[in-house]
Amino acid sequence: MFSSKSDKDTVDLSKFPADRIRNFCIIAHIDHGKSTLADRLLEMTGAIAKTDKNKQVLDKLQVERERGITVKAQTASLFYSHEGQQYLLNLIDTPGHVDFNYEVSRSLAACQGVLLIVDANQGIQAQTVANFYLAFEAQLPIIPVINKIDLKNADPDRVEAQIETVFDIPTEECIRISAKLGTNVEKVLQAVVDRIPPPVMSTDSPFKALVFDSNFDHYRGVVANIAVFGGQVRKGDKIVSAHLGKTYEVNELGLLRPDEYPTQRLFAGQVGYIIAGMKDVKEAQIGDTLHLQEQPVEPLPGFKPAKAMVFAGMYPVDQSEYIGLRSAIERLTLNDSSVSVQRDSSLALGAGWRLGFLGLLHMEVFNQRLEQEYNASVIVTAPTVPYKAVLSSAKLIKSCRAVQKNMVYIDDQRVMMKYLFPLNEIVVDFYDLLKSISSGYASFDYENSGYQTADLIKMDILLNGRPVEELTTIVHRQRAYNTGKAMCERLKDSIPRQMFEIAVQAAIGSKVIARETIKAYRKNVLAKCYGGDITRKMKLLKKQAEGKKKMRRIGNIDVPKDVFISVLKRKDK
Ligand SMILES: Nc1nc2c(ncn2[C@@H]2O[C@H](COP(=O)(O)OP(=O)(O)OP(=O)(O)O)[C@@H](O)[C@H]2O)c(=O)[nH]1
Repeated sequence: MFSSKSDKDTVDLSKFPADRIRNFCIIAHIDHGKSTLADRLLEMTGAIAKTDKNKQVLDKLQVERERGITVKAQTASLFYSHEGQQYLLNLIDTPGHVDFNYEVSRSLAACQGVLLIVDANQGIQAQTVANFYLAFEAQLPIIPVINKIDLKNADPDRVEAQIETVFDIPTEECIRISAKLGTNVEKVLQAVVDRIPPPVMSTDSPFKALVFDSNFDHYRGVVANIAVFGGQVRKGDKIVSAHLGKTYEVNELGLLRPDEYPTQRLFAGQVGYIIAGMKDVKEAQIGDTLHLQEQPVEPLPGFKPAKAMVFAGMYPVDQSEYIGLRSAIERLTLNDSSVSVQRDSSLALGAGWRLGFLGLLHMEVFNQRLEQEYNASVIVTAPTVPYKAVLSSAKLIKSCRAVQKNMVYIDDQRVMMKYLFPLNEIVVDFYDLLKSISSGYASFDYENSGYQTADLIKMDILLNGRPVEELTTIVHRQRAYNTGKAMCERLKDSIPRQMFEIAVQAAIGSKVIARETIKAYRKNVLAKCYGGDITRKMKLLKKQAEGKKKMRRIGNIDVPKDVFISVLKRKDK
C-alpha cells in the first residue's frame, strides 16, 4: 500500500499493467447514496482513515456541502488487494441532479464500467433511468447496487424486480448493500474487479490523453484531469494540446487519492491530474487530446458541447468590478464548461454577460460558487429559456399544456410517463412543485425536443413606474394576467417596506395588468438605542449598511438580490 508521504516520488505505477486497472463511475438518482458509497470505498482501500466523520468526502466544494448534493464529478484512485493481486481502481463520483447530467456523460468517457446505485426504499427514479441509458449507450457494463437495505422500509426484492423489468438486468446481478453501515461493500469492490473489464490500451504506443475535467488553481494555474489512453507521460516531458497546437512542459502529475498525489509518471489506462504551466483558461479545453511534442497522434473524438437550456444576464453590482468579475466567470467556466458565456450590456445594469445554463439549480449553484469561491458580487436577471421569434401577424394559437406521449408501468406502484412540455413551464420550479404535490415520491427528468410555435408576449414589472429589467419575462398570453398578479404579490412580500410608498405593477406594453402597493415605513435601527452608547449605535448602523449590500438599488428602491429568482417560483400553488 502506498500511503506514506515519502513514497510519493518513488511510486512506480508501471507495477499496474492495464489488466490490473479498473476505471469506473458511480451513477444514480439524486440522494440514492453515491457519495456515501464512495466514502466507504475510500475507507476500505485505505485512501482515507476510517472514522465516523467521513461524510461525502468527495463533495469538496462549499456549495456541495451546504446543499448536500454533488455538483462536480470527482476522481479518486484506490489501491485494492484481491486474491493476492493489487489493483488500481479509479473511481469517479458523479452528480445525480438532472442539471448536472453533462458531468456524468463526460465521466463515462474515462470509464469502462459503472455502478448504478438504486435506493432500496425509493426504487427506480427518473435519473436512475436517464443515467442507465447514458451508460447503456456508451456500451459500458452496469453493476446494479441496491443501497440503504438497513432502512426500515427497504424492499430490495421489489427493487430487484424493477431493475429486471425496466433494464433487463437479471436479479442475480444485483448487490444489496448499506453504504451507511458498510454492509456488503466489499462485494462491490470484488464485482468491480470481476465484472468491469480493464482498459484495453498499450503503454508502448505514443502518449495520448483525454482532458475530461479541469480546475483553475489560483497559484499553479490550470490543473487538468486526464485519462491516459496510450503510452506514458513523465515530469519534464514536452506535451502539446491538439486543440490549440501549443506546447507545454509538464511540471507536475499524479493520481487523485482523492487529494493530489504526485508521481513520476502516468501510464495508459490510468486517470490522474497534470499541471503544465497553462495560464489561460482557454488552453485547457475539456474534451481536448494531449500528446508528446515529438509524437503527434490522431485526436480523440472529444465531447458534444452541452446545450444550454436557461439563460440569464449577469452584471457586476458595481461597474468598477467588471474586470474582476470577468476573470472569475472565465475561471469558473473552466471548472464548469457546460456554461455558455456571451458579452452583453444593458442600459440599466451596464456591461455584463448573458450566460446559458443547463437548468435553474445549475444557475443558482454557479452564482453561489462565484460568490463563495471568487468573492464576486453579482446581479442575476430573471432566467429565460431560448425562443425563436417569427415576425409575422398570423400566429397559430397552441395550447401551453403538456401533451402526454407515453406511459409505462415499472411495477404495481410506479408508473413512468412521458410528456411534451414547453421548457419555460418546467425550468424554474416544476421539479419542486412535483416533489411537493407527490409528497416527494415523484421524480423527473427532461431532454430537449426542439422549438414549437406559441403565442408569447413580453411582460414588464415596474417599481414606481420604472421598469425593472431583471424581471422582464416572456409569458404565454393566456397566462399573463395570473403570472403578473402572482409576481406583484410576491414582490410585495419580498421587498422590505421603505420610507415611501412603492407601486408594484405588471405591464404589457403600456397596459398595466396587475398592481400591488407596498406601504411606506421607516425602520429606525437606532430606536432601541436610547442613551448615548455611540459604539452600539455605530454597530447597528454598520449592520444596516451590510444588509444594504445584499440589495440592488432600483431608482431609489432597495430590492434584496435573491428576489429576482424567488419571485418566479410558484410557491403558493
Ligand atoms: N439509511 C441509510 N442512509 C444512507 C445510506 N447511504 C446513504 N444514505 C444517506 O442518504 C443521503 C444521501 O446520500 P449521498 O451519498 O449524499 O447521496 P448522493 O447520491 O451522493 O447524492 P447526490 O450526489 O446529491 O446525487 C445522506 O443523508 C446519506 O447519509 C444507507 O446505506 N443507509
